[in-house]
Amino acid sequence: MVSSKIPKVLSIAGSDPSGGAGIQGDIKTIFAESCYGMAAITGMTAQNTLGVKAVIAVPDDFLRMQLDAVICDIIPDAVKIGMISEPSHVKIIVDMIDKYKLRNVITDPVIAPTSGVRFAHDEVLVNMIDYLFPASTLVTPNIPEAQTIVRAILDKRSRAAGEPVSAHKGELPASELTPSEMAELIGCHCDCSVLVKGGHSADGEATDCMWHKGELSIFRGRRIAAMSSHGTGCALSSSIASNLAKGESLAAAVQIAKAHVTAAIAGNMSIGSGNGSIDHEAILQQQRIQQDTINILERKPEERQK
Ligand SMILES: Nc1ncnc2c1ncn2[C@@H]1O[C@H](COP(=O)(O)OP(=O)(O)OP(=O)(O)O)[C@@H](O)[C@H]1O
Ligand SMILES: Cc1ncc(CO)c(N)n1
Repeated sequence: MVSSKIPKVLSIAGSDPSGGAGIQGDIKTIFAESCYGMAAITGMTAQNTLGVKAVIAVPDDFLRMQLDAVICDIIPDAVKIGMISEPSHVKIIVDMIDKYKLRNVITDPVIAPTSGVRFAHDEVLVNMIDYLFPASTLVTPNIPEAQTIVRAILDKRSRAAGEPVSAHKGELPASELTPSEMAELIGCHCDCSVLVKGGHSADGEATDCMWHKGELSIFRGRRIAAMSSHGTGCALSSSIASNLAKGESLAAAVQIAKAHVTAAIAGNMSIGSGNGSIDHEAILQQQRIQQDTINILERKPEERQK
């Protein structure tokens, strides 16, 4: 048997039956990035383009069995972690990262959708901050998620110092910390790299800020006025994981992923009656153009005309 060299990417996430986000969106993205996609399901949602109606988690033992079954047979080159709705699932996933020494772990901390039922409650968030983020290569919150994470970290520090926990639970006013400051605060607290995504920013841009090894990088992007942006975060984290699996550096993987997701948003597919899925096919096209360009550049000059 010949072992395939194709980069392998495992998504540990929830199911989105409408196909734009969750494991369905991840698998489409990983395929479009020319990688081999695998999925272990943490739970199921009942959702569509209008919102999330219900969330149900798989039993602990079954999550453990899925992960053991797939990883002991096919070691992933990168892992994307999405929806986690049970605190115990965080520890199971972290145990697996340790047990199999998993590399290139991208955690997208999906906490609440724009509309509908929450994915993760406070205890899940606390476990992610304490155990999962420190075990991750990169954590990719959007702005409201970063605000919730910062609030939880500051509350924990207040409690540890014996000070009263701030009166307002939930999200900080957006004006209190910039995305760069939030990336640095979370990164320093959890000893991991953090990309705060700008899809929800109030300005006219879609700029993402990354804290990595003590330095800030800015990934600028123009905001596209698209009707369909369901699954942007899932696609970005899966695309970063795929590009790390292909051997790119973290900064290059984020840069490529952002360009691919921008193309997928610009695809402006009209699916469903609400906020429809991005166009994963556009990622495939971008990826092919990029590969063709690399192939041409790698040819000897005299062969390039052919
Ligand atoms: N309208 C837009 N135009 C251009 N880029 C966008 C737009 N919306 C989001 N992005 C980009 O898409 C990526 C995902 O960011 P976003 O903040 O939307 O994540 P998210 O809220 O986690 O996504 P999801 O909708 O899957 O929950 C980021 O790189 C962000 O800059
Ligand atoms: C299952 C699932 N994961 C993540 C998201 C975030 O887009 C979603 N809508 N559904």
